[in-house]
Amino acid sequence: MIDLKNEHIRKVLEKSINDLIENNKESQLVSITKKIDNIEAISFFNKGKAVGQARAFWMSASKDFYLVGIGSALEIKADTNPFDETKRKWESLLKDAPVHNPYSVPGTGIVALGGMAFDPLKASTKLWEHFDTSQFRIPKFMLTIDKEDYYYTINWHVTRHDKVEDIIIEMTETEELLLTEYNNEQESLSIIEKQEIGVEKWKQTVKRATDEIKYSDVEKIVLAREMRLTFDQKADIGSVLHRLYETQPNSYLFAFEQGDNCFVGATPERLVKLEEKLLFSTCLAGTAPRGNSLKEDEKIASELLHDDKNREEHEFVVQMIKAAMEDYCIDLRIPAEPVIYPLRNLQHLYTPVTGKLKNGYSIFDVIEKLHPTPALGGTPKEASLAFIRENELLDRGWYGAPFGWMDNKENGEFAVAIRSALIQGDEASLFAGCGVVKDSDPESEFEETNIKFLPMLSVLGGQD
Ligand SMILES: C=C(O[C@@H]1C=C(C(=O)O)C=C[C@H]1O)C(=O)O
Ligand SMILES: [Mg+2]
Repeated sequence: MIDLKNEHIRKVLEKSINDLIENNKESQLVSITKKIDNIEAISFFNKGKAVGQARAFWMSASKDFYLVGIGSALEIKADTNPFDETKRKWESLLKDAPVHNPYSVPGTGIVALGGMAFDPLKASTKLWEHFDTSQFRIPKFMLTIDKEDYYYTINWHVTRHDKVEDIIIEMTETEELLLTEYNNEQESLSIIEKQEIGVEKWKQTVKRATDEIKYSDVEKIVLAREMRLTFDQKADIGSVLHRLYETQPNSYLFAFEQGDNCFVGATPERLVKLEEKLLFSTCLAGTAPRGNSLKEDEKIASELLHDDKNREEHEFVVQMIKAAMEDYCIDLRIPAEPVIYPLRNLQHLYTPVTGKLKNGYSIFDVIEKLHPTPALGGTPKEASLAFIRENELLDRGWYGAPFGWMDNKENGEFAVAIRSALIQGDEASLFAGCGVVKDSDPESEFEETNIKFLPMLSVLGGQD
């Protein structure tokens, strides 16, 4: 019996190979999307491990959009100049690639998922050796969940020497594996060693930053620190994602696997979302804990809304994003006052930003313009970055940088990769930072970073 699904794929592949031979080209990316039955995103992710290929995960903060990538058809990597190189390579790749996708849904077809280093100019250490300065992966097999609809995309890097039959066999076998439900929650994960790196030095650096702010033009500097954990066994990433899903409301979930290493997190902070030219960004800065009762919680929220120091931290972000987006958008809307953005362990000041992207700009142009906002770098940008580069002990790697996806229809979304950890087998590094302004007190800022470790710490065998 002829399998009609395969018959379509066979024709697409045959045509691709013929075109390559005719045009004397070596290879091209071919993308095929179809609708499928319901499957759980984390199950698909777990199955990727059985398939033995690198995995990537994205869930929107509204929990109604998922991308799960297995394997790699192509990667776009850049060293020194992530933005220009990635843009150039992405555009040239899209120019030649046939896309067989009858759906206009964002995140179907060719999608590149990935992230980049917070600061390509900071000398990187061994900690992040498996992650490039910038790395975007076009998954070989990808699940897209958009509300109630499920899509499966195959992106294949076809070469003129390929045999159609071999590709079909690999595609069919992998699809059967990936599309069967599989949940295998790691029962327990225990921390056997916990080390907070350079605590006293970090507090001194906060003090030095406040001095710098008093005596120079710098107004805000974000300083981060690292916690290193050792577990009793290897951490299972699917289980970590599942626990983050259960415990962290209003947060994006993301993961990017590189061999035994995985960068994973649950961040509340949108950098930018672009959907059919509509642009959404977020100013998120200023922090307080949650209360133990509704009454206490409301009291803390109201104090946060009226606290000068936190309002100042927040306002630097608003002003910067406003100035940056004025050149790129029409119809820019930013409310005058922040509201509270509640999370499980803490609450933030939040100001949403919306606009319409002007013609001629891409999502990558926007993240280039925005990153780092004063929520993760400081104000002014260059001087605060120089301070961080020189004084921060930590190798931030991909922490605090844009992480997200873009598709071949000019949609995409990037979050700021905070509340995150680099998991390395049975060890992990967690990262947390805070915005230092003129009135910052090293002890209170230290406390603030402690709460910011909690989302990751609590799903990795630590206390909530
Ligand atoms: C730097 C982090 O968070 C950032 C700093 C904040 C602050 O100092 O108030 C709040 C939200 C984020 O913009 C982090 O979580 O690591
Ligand atoms: Mg703060």
